[in-house]
Amino acid sequence: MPTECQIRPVAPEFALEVRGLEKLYGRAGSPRRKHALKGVDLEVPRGSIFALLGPNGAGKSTLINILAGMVNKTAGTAKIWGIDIDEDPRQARAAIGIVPQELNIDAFFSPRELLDLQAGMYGVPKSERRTDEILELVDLADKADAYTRSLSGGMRRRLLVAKAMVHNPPILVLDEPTAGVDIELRRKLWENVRELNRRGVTILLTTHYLEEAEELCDRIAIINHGEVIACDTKENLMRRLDAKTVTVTVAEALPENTASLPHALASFSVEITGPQTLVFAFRKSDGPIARILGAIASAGYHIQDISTDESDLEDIFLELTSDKQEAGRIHAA
Ligand SMILES: Nc1ncnc2c1ncn2[C@@H]1O[C@H](COP(=O)(O)OP(=O)(O)OP(=O)(O)O)[C@@H](O)[C@H]1O
Repeated sequence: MPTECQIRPVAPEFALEVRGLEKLYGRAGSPRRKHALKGVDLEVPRGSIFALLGPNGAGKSTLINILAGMVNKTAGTAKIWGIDIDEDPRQARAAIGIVPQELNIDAFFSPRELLDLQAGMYGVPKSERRTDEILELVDLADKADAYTRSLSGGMRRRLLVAKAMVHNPPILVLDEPTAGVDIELRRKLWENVRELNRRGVTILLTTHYLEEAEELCDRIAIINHGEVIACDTKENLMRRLDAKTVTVTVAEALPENTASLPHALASFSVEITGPQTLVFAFRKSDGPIARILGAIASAGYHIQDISTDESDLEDIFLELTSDKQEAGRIHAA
């Protein structure tokens, strides 16, 4: 696996550093004109597993494609492993391995042949190739000489990770690594990603799966309409996602305001939203919902109906996009 001094004598604090990145597609006045990135700032600490979360069209691929040298930026700067992509594009790109979303692999080669071809493309001398080690790392050692067309979807995805690693980049970018992959394979891939990270590789991944970000990542940036609307540690961001509401319909008529509710409900964050409907806001980490149900019974009410609503990624998008100031605060934290 890569040693930091192979790429650069002094390892940078940030594996990726993006400042004021802008992308405008299409000519002015053209119907294809699109402001895809609107001054994106991003710092990915060396050694981290970093998630870039965002809905379709948010600008994730544009950002990754700029780093990969496949799309030209309109303005701003990007440094990969401390190397400015404008000043030394070759060295900058040597520091990054990109795992694309599509499973496009030449089916007539074996994994070993494919890795060798890739190593040749990057000019890695034969003596420095680590084909077996990389195949081992992604659990494909026993498939090294099999036809790629005989590999399952999960194996092909791991082979793409292996391909991105042949030139020993210290940064690996995975674009939606587990889209359409079943939960067992997803877990397997997460384990591979963790192992790479343990060996010192910084990981940036884009994902739609909140669970994936939660399971794997130290830091999460949320991107929407070409802007980073939140960027924080997983713990801080998850605290916002921890909120849950439970709506309870009771058999009895409720008072008109919460101040008149029985004392047993006084310690809860509760709203009266209908003649017989109460909505409790609580955090999953506060403990089981039974505490609320017990208090309702102690208050002398009989429950007729109950429903819960967990906040999800969509909620946090809505919350953050409707409260830019707050989002700014999070970003600065
Ligand atoms: N070549 C292009 N010409 C014009 N507009 C483009 C081009 N590529 C992307 N866009 C637009 O730029 C915006 C950002 O697209 P991008 O593909 O970066 O988003 P994304 O977050 O990666 O979405 P997805 O998850 O769907 O891949 C979208 O509105 C998209 O339609």
